[in-house]
Amino acid sequence: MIEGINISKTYGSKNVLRDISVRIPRGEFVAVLGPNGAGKSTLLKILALISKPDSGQVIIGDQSIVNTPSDLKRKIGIISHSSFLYPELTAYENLQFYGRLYGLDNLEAQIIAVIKKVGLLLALNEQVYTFSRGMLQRLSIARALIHNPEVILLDEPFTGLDQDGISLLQGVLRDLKSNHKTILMVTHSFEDGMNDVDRILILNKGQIAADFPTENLLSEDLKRIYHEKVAC
Ligand SMILES: Nc1ncnc2c1ncn2[C@@H]1O[C@H](COP(=O)(O)OP(=O)(O)OP(=O)(O)O)[C@@H](O)[C@H]1O
Repeated sequence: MIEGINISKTYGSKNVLRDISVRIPRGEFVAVLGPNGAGKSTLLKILALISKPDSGQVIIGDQSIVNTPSDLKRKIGIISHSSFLYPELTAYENLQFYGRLYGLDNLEAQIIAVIKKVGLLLALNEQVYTFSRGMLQRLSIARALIHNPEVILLDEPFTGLDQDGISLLQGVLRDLKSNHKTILMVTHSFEDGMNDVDRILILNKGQIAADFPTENLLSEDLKRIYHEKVAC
């Protein structure tokens, strides 16, 4: 479970998030849609404990960040525009670094398992600066999942992936969902990864303009609701 309660954030004089509350129960997969500048990435960074809100609170599991932020960070895996990878290190060394940071046991086996999951076994010992954009994206998925987090936060994860990468990520998301992980994905796409989404939030001008389940929702209905909500 992850929850943001009455979150507000300003940058200079700009109110980027205006008293937003969002709760994602364990095992739910939520997609956040909204126009450029709506505040989607800001919300994700605050929930990921990367950025601090001006006011409001984040709760993960049953713990508030006020008490134990570093323990709570272990419960989160984030896939965002920053890969958080070290270009001079190999894929293996990057995953080893993060695995040690999280104090994982039996690390080598876990690295091999996660690298296979993202289809990069043959590049395991290559330095990351030689990787293509798609390979970097795959490795950052592995980096985000190495510690088996409870909550996975994704910021436009399909950007930069080719068709194989898209299918792979869709499989990873399906897997995470079947393991009852809590997932929040910021996206611009009405299609990629949407098959497994349970609920959609539409963010507009720093506020939640709509929050609805995807059950029985047709793609054209979603597009209509989206355009209605962001037009106002
Ligand atoms: N670190 C920052 N400093 C100043 N302004 C920022 C910062 N981060 C974001 N902003 C501003 O806050 C607003 C919301 O940005 P945010 O990235 O959260 O929007 P978004 O909905 O994710 O947009 P996009 O779809 O374009 O990624 C934008 O006007 C942006 O310029």
